[in-house]
Amino acid sequence: MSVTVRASAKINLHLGVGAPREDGFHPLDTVYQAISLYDDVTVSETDTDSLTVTGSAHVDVAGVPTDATNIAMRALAEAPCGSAHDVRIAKQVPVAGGMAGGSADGAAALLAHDRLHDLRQSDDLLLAQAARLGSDVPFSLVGGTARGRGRGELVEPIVDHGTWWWVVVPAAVGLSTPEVYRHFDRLHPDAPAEPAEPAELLAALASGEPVRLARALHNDLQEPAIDLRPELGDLIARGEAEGALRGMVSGSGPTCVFLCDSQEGSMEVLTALSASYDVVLSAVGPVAGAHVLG
Ligand SMILES: C[C@@](CO)(OP(=O)(O)O)[C@H](O)COP(=O)(O)OP(=O)(O)OC[C@H]1O[C@@H](n2ccc(N)nc2=O)[C@H](O)[C@@H]1O
Ligand SMILES: Nc1ncnc2c1ncn2[C@@H]1O[C@H](COP(=O)(O)OP(=O)(O)O)[C@@H](O)[C@H]1O
Repeated sequence: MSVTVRASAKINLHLGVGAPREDGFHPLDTVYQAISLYDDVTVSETDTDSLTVTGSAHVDVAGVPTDATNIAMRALAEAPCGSAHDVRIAKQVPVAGGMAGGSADGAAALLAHDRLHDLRQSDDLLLAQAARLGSDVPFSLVGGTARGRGRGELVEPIVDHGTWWWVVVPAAVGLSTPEVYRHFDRLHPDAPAEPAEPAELLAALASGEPVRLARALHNDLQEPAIDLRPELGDLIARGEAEGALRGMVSGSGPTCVFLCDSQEGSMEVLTALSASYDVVLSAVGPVAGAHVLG
């Protein structure tokens, strides 16, 4: 018997970052949105642990570890069960792209393990296991649109009355999340302890109006990401010139995402950017958190 769980990519509609805490993590006030790019993780019982990773053409499968350090394998080690597992990951989410693909796989493995062994653990227990795996992993379980605080692991669903159309442009080479946070610290040695709050963004989500949401998007990691990869600034300007309401770096980058006024609008921006960029995808949000398929 096997269980397949689907988990999505995330973007950060608001990413407020404060000065680093004593444990080295940065306090965040963020608004996550799950969008329609998915990783599928299939888990079955076996005699010895094994892992296979496959992916769409735009996914750098070689950048994903296939040993015990893979976050899906770490998730199974975290879960309370002694048996060995075969794990198959089919990736659509760009690797090291600022879209939490690893976190999606971790969340999917936790849920698949729970269902495979019919453990029926409480949401709180799964969320606590997820938080130990990484700051973004609890959101991958929850999905939808949600506010994240603490180091990002304290997640609370929020009101979102929109259907938001995104164009997604991944980069061929990823960016390291810790490196982008370190660069934020270099650029902002006097960052306030409290991260910026998303008040106007919350109102824009409740209104369902794309122009209002576009104005309220905010990412404190965009400046360090562009400083490390100046071409991302050119990409954002190009997408906006082609008709996107607003472009921004996704999380710590280097993927850039473009909010469009409608599905048709997103197809026009996708077509225009495809003339110059190898991989241009479209996605809609919000979508569900990690869920069993079939
Ligand atoms: C930046 C964000 C925004 O959502 O996502 P990505 O762009 O990576 O997808 C997240 O904060 C990434 O979360 P995640 O990738 O789960 O991070 P973790 O595994 O917990 O931590 C990896 C490293 O990132 C840094 N880190 C992470 C979270 C945080 N609040 N402060 C940090 O300084 C630390 O250097 C940490 O050692
Ligand atoms: N299942 C996984 N999928 C992708 N990356 C993984 C996975 N497990 C571990 N990693 C490692 O985590 C790093 C960050 O991956 P990812 O979650 O895709 O990016 P980001 O943190 O930018 O959202 C990768 O560079 C890779 O070394």
